[in-house]
Amino acid sequence: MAPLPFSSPPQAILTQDELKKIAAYKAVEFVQSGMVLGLGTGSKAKHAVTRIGELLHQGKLTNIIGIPTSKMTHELASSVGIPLSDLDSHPIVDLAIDGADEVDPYMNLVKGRGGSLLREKMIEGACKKFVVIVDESKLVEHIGGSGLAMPVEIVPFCWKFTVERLRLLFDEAGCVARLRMDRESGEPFVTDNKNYIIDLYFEQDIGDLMVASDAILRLPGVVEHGMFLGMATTLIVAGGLGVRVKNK
Ligand SMILES: O=C(CO)[C@H](O)[C@H](O)COP(=O)(O)O
Repeated sequence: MAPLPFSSPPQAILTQDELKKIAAYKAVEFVQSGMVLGLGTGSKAKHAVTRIGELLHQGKLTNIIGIPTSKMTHELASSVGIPLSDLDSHPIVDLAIDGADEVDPYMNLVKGRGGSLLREKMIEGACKKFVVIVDESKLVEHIGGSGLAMPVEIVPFCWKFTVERLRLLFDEAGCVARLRMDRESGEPFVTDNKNYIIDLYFEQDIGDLMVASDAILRLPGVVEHGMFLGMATTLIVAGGLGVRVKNK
C-alpha cells in the first residue's frame, strides 16, 4: 500500500482566553521603551498590561509610563510594576492598547460595556496611535446594529429624564434605553467618575454615526457615549485561523 501523504499536525484548539492573549501580545509588539502608554480596560487589555509588566521586569522594556483608563486597570498596572501617571502630567500619549465591543469595517468602535468609556475616550483621544484588540465576534457591519448595548454615560441627577430624552432621540430606530444595574448589589452601576450608564438598544440602523454622536452629546445630562469614531489606527483581530493586523 502506498504510504499516506504527510498531513500537517493537527492545530491545537485554542480557548477564547488564549486567543485574547495572543492578540494582546501582538499589540504589545508596538510598544517601545520610553513610551507613554494608554492602558485600556477589559479582558484583552488586561493581558496587554500584564505582558508590559513582564517585559519591564525582564528589562526588555524600559522607561515606560502608563496612563490607566480605569481604577481597575490602575490597580493591575501598579501590581505588575508599571510606573503610572495621568493626562494632566502627560497630555500626549504615544500609544494606547484596548479592547472594543464592536468594530465596523471603517474601524469605528463601540466601547464601554465594561463601563470605562469616558476615561478611555479621553486617554485614547490623546494618543498618537491606538491599537484595538478584538476577537472575530466583535466585527459588525454597522455600529449599533448588533442588538447589543450602546453605552452612554450620564450624570445621576434626574437620570430618568435623560433616559427618556435619549430614547426619544432614536425613537424611529426602535430604541430601548435601560439604566445599567450592578449585578452584585442590584443598585445602579456607578462609573469611576460617579456617573450612571444608560445602555441603548436599537431595532434598526441609527444612520449617520457622526449625526447620532452629535445629537447624543448635545443632550444636557449626557457626559459621553461609547461610539469611538475614527480613533483606532490599528486593529488586531484574533480568530480561529490566527491573528490578523489591519492598519488604517
Ligand atoms: O470598552 C471597554 C470597557 O469600558 C472594553 O474595552 C470592552 O468592553 C472590551 O472588553 P473585553 O476586552 O473584555 O472584550
